[in-house]
Amino acid sequence: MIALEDVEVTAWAPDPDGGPDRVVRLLGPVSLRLDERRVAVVGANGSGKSTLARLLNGLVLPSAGRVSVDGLDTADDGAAVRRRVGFVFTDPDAQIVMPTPVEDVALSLRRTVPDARERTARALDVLARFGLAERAHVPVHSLSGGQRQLLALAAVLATEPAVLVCDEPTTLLDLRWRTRVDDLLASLDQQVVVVTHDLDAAARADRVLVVDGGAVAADGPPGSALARYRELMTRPDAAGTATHHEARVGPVPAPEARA
Ligand SMILES: Nc1ncnc2c1ncn2[C@@H]1O[C@H](COP(=O)(O)OP(=O)(O)OP(=O)(O)O)[C@@H](O)[C@H]1O
Repeated sequence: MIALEDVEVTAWAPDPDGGPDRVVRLLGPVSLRLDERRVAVVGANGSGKSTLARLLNGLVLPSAGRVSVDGLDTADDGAAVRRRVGFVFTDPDAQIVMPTPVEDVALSLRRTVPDARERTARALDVLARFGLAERAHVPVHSLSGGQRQLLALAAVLATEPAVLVCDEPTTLLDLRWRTRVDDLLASLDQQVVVVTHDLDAAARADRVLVVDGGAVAADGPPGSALARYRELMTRPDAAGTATHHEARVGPVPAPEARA
């Protein structure tokens, strides 16, 4: 169970008028409990979706309030939270670090499988499960974008996290690969939280959160939440959504350290 209690995220940002840096609110206040198996997060560019996603595994820490996963506070128990919550980025190149797929998956297993030979065998099993057995030893840069995203997912799922958070995992993929990754995510036993601009994918979730201007503007089953999202996106000032929350900054307490 993921819980956000009165969470706010603030950061220092340059003043567009050339004055001193100022504190802006990126998200919040937000209180949520997420226990559905499939949760989709939608919203305009710059609305705060990634900030929300990154809170869930401690990549971003709240400036106020508390985020917990199975009772573990992301601020106090970051390492334990990250063992429970895997995170997949939009661009697989942001997370693939080793020269070949087998080495990359093996790297994920370094803590859980101490023996190197066993680790390689396990990594090969994982790659086979993800349809990448034939590509296990090729240079990573020779994989297609879709294969690289599959590899990034395989490397994260190799450690069997209880929750998978994906930040626009299909944005860079063509339709064929998007379908393949969506189907893979749908087949997982894990709880999956996906940030997406793909409303067809969001429609298959159990619950949809609509983020707008740093706040959760709608939260519920896909039918009603996505209808609200469409409404928000067609309102006359929709293009200004990304800056709404910056306009709300006034009374936010300053973070102690600069982000
Ligand atoms: N560390 C930071 N300092 C200042 N501003 C930030 C910081 N991180 C994010 N922002 C701003 O906060 C807002 C929300 O960013 P976020 O990445 O969460 O949006 P998003 O909904 O994921 O956008 P997109 O769909 O474009 O990826 C944006 O205006 C972004 O520029």
